[in-house]
Amino acid sequence: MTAFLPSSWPSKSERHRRFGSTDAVPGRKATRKEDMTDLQNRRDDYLFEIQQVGVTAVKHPIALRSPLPPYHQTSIAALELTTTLDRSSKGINMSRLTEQLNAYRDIDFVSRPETLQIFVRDLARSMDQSGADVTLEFPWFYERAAPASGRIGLAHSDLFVEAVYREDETPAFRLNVGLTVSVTTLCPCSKEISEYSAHNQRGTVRIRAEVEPAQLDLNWCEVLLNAAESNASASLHPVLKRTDEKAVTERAYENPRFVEDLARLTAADLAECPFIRQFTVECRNEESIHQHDAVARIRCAKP
Ligand SMILES: Nc1nc2c(ncn2[C@@H]2O[C@H](COP(=O)(O)OP(=O)(O)OP(=O)(O)O)[C@@H](O)[C@H]2O)c(=O)[nH]1
Repeated sequence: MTAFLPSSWPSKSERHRRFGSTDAVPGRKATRKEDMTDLQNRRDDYLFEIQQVGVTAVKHPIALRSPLPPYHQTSIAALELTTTLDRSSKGINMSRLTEQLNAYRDIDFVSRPETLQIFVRDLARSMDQSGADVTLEFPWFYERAAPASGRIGLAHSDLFVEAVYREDETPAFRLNVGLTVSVTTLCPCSKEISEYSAHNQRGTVRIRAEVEPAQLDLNWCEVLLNAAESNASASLHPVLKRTDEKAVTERAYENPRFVEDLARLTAADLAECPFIRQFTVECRNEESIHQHDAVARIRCAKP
């Protein structure tokens, strides 16, 4: 091990010099913003319009009111903020995207979708463009009681919210919501053909739905969660005692599901949701008897 003697070391600035830092050279280019070239706003024919340009993989804290306890949560969202860009503009003023996000820092986009409508429209206007898109993905936590003992722990799923604004389309504003949750699926075929037991696995249900903003149930995340979990062989639980383990094992055996069954049953619940215009449901099973996954997708639009 190397002994260290800070008292005999050079100062921090001397250390930086020794490790390669140099003084700034006197520059010839402008240092004041008003004297700098605004390359982004240079007009010409740039061959293509761009449907989406902006920033992605932005991490930001968000506040949300949850329909399930804990009722007030802060989560970390991964965001994408983009606008359209017309053919005659070289680039967007990218700093305005995160500048606007900071201005909306404490707003609950999840239970106040009308705020997201204003946010996405303002994004387009701030860039002097006709369209903008915003997506947020973040973990949502909720208390989950074990089925027999009632012991509580925190479970989670991932929520998705997307707002799209196109000034020249009707409607100008579209809102998509989504949820991804893990469940248990038990194979009906395996149950049918085996003398005893049946293989089961962890499945993932991924829902994306275009919703009617004016009719949106503010507890939409609970509605989507229920559509996925209530149709699976069993739900996942953070805390399970022996009595609970028996309950979830037997529940799964009583409710065997192919990946197709789970997709169709979830789709049926979504089709009954009054606020959903169209949706995609994807079920994926990490097969316990294969190295590959089984997958089923349903896309459905209401007439
Ligand atoms: N358009 C564009 N901007 C980029 C790109 N990569 C980085 N930038 C960022 O753009 C920033 C400048 O942002 P702008 O919003 O144009 O800055 P500005 O013109 O001083 O800001 P305003 O006062 O809002 O007009 C730079 O600091 C870069 O970080 C890119 O590929 N395209």
